[in-house]
Amino acid sequence: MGFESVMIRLELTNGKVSFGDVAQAVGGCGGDIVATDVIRSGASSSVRDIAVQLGRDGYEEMVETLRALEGVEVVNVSDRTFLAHLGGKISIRPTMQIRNRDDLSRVYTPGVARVCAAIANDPKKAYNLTLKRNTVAVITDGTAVLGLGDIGPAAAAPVMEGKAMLFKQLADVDAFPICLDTKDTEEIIRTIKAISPIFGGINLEDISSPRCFEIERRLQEELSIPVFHDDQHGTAVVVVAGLINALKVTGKRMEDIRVVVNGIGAAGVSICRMLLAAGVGRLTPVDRDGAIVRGGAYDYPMWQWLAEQPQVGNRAGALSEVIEGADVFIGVSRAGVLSPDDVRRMAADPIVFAMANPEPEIAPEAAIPLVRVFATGRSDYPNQINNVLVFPGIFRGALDCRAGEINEAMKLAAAEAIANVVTAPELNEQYIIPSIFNEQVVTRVREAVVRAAIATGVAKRIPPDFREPAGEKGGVLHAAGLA
Ligand SMILES: NC(=O)C1=CN([C@@H]2O[C@H](COP(=O)(O)OP(=O)(O)OC[C@H]3O[C@@H](n4cnc5c(N)ncnc54)[C@H](O)[C@@H]3O)[C@@H](O)[C@H]2O)C=CC1
Ligand SMILES: CC(=O)C(=O)O
Ligand SMILES: [Mg+2]
Repeated sequence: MGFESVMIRLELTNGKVSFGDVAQAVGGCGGDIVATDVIRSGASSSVRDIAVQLGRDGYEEMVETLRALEGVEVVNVSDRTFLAHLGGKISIRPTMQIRNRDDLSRVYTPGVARVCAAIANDPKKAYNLTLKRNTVAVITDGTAVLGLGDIGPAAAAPVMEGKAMLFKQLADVDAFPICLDTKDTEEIIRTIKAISPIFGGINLEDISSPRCFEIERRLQEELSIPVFHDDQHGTAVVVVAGLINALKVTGKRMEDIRVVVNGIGAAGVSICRMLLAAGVGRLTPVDRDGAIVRGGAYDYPMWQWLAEQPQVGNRAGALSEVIEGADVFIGVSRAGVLSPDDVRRMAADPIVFAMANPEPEIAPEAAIPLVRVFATGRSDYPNQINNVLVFPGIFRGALDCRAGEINEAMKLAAAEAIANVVTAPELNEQYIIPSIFNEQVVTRVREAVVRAAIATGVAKRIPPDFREPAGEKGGVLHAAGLA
């Protein structure tokens, strides 16, 4: 499904195998040798690196073919993705050099003591005198990492580092990955509270449901900085943005459509809530035991809440049954659970957002010929619906206006801002959602979020570009009593 590029180090026994044999074997597996380097050339053997490009996933078969050649030893295989992770993906740098004792006495003791005392006297000064104002913790317990599941805190780190990279590159937010070695709800809450003083915001990530709901709720109640579980709300925001534009393409209206959401975990619950807030007329939430129905009794409070909503249908059944006649499928569950036959039985002009990572609910090649609009969470197909469109801008805005929380109005404003980046002449089936490299995304999300925070009274600071000229009345600041 993808495109892989690998570096392979081979030891070739002289007289038994030639480089031509190697090239032929690679070509036979569909690979191209795009570069080669002789590392060592000896009397009995030589060591070479070959860089191979493969027009598909799965270089393992090619490596096995090389291993089976007589006289070939595969010393090492490193794909470019692994190379990109060597030593981690972020580091911390000082904002100034310490060049002499004078500098030293200012940034460290004795000078630093006066700064500490100033913060002790007025804790708000931490925002000006430490990294707090621009720093977010990206925190996981490693229990719902992408669609890989409970792989533990150490294995979750590459995703958290990736998010930290995106925060910095896209929104100039300093983010630090924190992987907790506990799954205990109370211990997670206690730990996050204890480390929170240095951070301006908390991005919870890849914490499985239902624990994630309680963890987020309690932290929101007990901390005065924004706490945002990205898998819930970032995902819901980007889904609503994508749906607004997909409906423009198909000419359907929110109130008329029936949406099937498959996977009622962290992402699914929040998507359902936001779809209802956005005016979706009929909703069919589905988890592994089938549809959640109106009037049903469920153990999870969030599922029970859904069962009490008038827009939720009362038709029970497995996904393959309830998908019949649906206008929209939104998958935040796991790979391969939606079949082409399921898609064929949807209503006319079906919209399918198959968002499980790293593999979607249905392969793009199978779905695209059958649907009007198709999107995945991946970057290698058109219409990438991924929360990376949301979290950088939403935190940039929240930090800039020092919002105490990220509320519903801020999320809805972010969704509308993302949808509006795609202009009417640009909008089509292949382009319902802007690319993460579209520079307008973070700017427009930030602006929408700051405005919504001011209007709803959660902003504790007005960023300079939102300050109105003296004497001007009737603006958003006056309306919010902040001017
Ligand atoms: N594209 C994007 O931006 C995002 C994608 N995701 C993806 O969504 C998926 C779920 O993520 P989370 O909600 O964080 O995990 P989660 O673990 O909180 O929820 C997953 C839910 O899917 C359900 N499920 C499992 N197999 C199912 C099946 N065959 N049919 C229906 N439901 C099934 C589980 O019971 C659970 O309720 C993952 O693959 C993740 O990568 C999550 C967040 C953002
Ligand atoms: C994108 C993301 O947050 C996830 O798949 O978990
Ligand atoms: Mg995630």
